[in-house]
Amino acid sequence: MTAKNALDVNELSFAYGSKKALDEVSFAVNAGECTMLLGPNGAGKSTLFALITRLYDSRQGSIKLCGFDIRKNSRKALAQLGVVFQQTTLDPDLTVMQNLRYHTALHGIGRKQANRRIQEELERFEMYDRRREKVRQLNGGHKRRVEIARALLHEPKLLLLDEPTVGLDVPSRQGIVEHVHELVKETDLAVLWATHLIDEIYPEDQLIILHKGRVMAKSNVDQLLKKTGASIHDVFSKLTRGQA
Ligand SMILES: Nc1ncnc2c1ncn2[C@@H]1O[C@H](COP(=O)(O)OP(=O)(O)OP(=O)(O)O)[C@@H](O)[C@H]1O
Repeated sequence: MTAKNALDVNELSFAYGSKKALDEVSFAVNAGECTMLLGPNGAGKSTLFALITRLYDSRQGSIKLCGFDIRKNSRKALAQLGVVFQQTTLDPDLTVMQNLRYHTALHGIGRKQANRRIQEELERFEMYDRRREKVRQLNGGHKRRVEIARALLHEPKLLLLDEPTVGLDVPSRQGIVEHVHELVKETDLAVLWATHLIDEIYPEDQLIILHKGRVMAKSNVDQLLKKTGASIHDVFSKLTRGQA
């Protein structure tokens, strides 16, 4: 672990009653990298995200964001974080702009800076021209772009994406996958992206395979493929046999 890590998860365990959902999970996410968290249904991805965002709490293991422990220094730790949950949290009856202004106000960002940041992020996701439309009028892919833009307004160091392309058609999914990978290349942002879709993973990504609450593999994708001589699909199937 180094000061460079946007996220450090160390020996983290969590159980729902007697049901173990995470079992001594350890990994790091670096600045300027997209780390794909690949796991079948029930692997523990959402539980991990709930712990990183402090919806749940665990006394077994630790989570640090940019070096700040989320239990001991939660305000500073959570300030480093942008999140897009599986379920949309935009207000459909407000415009794109109103939704984003609400977020900047929550983060105490002044009007002038808020307008600048909103323009920057909406332009990045090719949504600035749609800013006066009600969210209800946008298609699923465009709503997701607005949600990702919103999660970036306060300039977090780590962006968490919990299966952000679920329910989208192929072109919308591809658009989001490309936009996020471009974003990581252009900035020093660290991304942790939960998915069960292998085609969302790029060769330059970092990959963590989670299965039944345990980390089965963690590696740069390109290196993993060279080392095993297999496809991601084959590696994933082998490690999660009978569950994928
Ligand atoms: N509230 C809960 N109460 C009891 N068990 C739960 C609860 N939430 C999740 N679990 C169990 O914990 C394990 C991990 O679930 P989790 O939702 O974190 O997995 P996931 O990888 O996000 O799956 P999915 O892709 O289906 O969202 C599963 O076995 C699940 O059944």
